[in-house]
Amino acid sequence: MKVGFIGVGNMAQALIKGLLHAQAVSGSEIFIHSAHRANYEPYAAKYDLHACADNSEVVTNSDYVFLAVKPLAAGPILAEIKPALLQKKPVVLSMLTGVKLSELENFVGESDIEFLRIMPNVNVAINQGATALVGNAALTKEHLSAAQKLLAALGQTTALSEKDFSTFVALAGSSPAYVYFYIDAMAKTGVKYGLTKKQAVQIAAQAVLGSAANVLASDKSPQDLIDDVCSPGGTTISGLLAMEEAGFMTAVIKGIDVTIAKDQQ
Ligand SMILES: NC(=O)C1=CN([C@@H]2O[C@H](COP(=O)(O)OP(=O)(O)OC[C@H]3O[C@@H](n4cnc5c(N)ncnc54)[C@H](O)[C@@H]3O)[C@@H](O)[C@H]2O)C=CC1
Ligand SMILES: O=C(O)[C@@H]1CCC=N1
Repeated sequence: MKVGFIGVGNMAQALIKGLLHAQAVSGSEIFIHSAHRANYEPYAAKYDLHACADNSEVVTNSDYVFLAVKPLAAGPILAEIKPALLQKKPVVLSMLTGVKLSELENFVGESDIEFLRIMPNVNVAINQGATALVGNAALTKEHLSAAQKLLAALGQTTALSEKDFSTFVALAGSSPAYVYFYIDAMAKTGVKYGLTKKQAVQIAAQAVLGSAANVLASDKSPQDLIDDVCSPGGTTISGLLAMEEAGFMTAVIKGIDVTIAKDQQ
């Protein structure tokens, strides 16, 4: 399977790393182009990928093309690659926040281009990602299944209605940053009490990793799991109530609300 990337920034590099690690595709099957030759050419050389001279060359060589640029670049780039798209007819996987399938179709102006809207997160780099997907009417079952298999090599996949994409952006696309924020806040506090930053980050990250695994493995709700940790009259309930007094839940909900609203702007 030949896979292309238009844009080779943080998200594309996370996807490429995960795909290579899972051996879902080899370097010789990946074609890339982005805005800065000085960046993408050494990157391609490092991982044995094909560095293409322009975006159309990516399309011409690929069966599945990831659109991995900023959302505002979608229109001009789809206009630029339209002739190559109409000739080669690859499946286009768009990870652009806030850009609907109907908008992608309108940018090209042809209804038979197969689009798959996806929302991955950076954890695909270690094959622990969460990726939502929804296809347009033109996308064949066979191509949807092949794309889903490719994305499944990168972690969990979820078929999702487009109306829920903004919520998924907040809970999975953006949330790694929020979780890192929480880990960093815990680690800073560890440093305040004398741990080195390295020790504190490792302790906090392992606690988050184990807790997330416990949530996924358990039949209990997160609230029931909280109760299991809070010994009567103990340390945890005191800390928990102090966090709540400082507005922990309100802060999280506000952050998620604003993320969703931004995606819908
Ligand atoms: N960073 C993340 O965790 C996630 C990002 N996304 C989406 O992925 C997309 C890319 O995001 P990032 O990788 O974070 O951005 P980035 O800024 O790191 O990468 C953007 C890439 O696009 C390239 N580019 C700009 N103009 C171009 C053009 N005309 N032709 C070809 N390449 C061009 C840039 O050179 C750069 O390589 C965005 O639409 C974002 O919403 C989705 C989920 C998670
Ligand atoms: O911040 C952003 O807009 C992108 C989308 C999800 C994660 N990063």
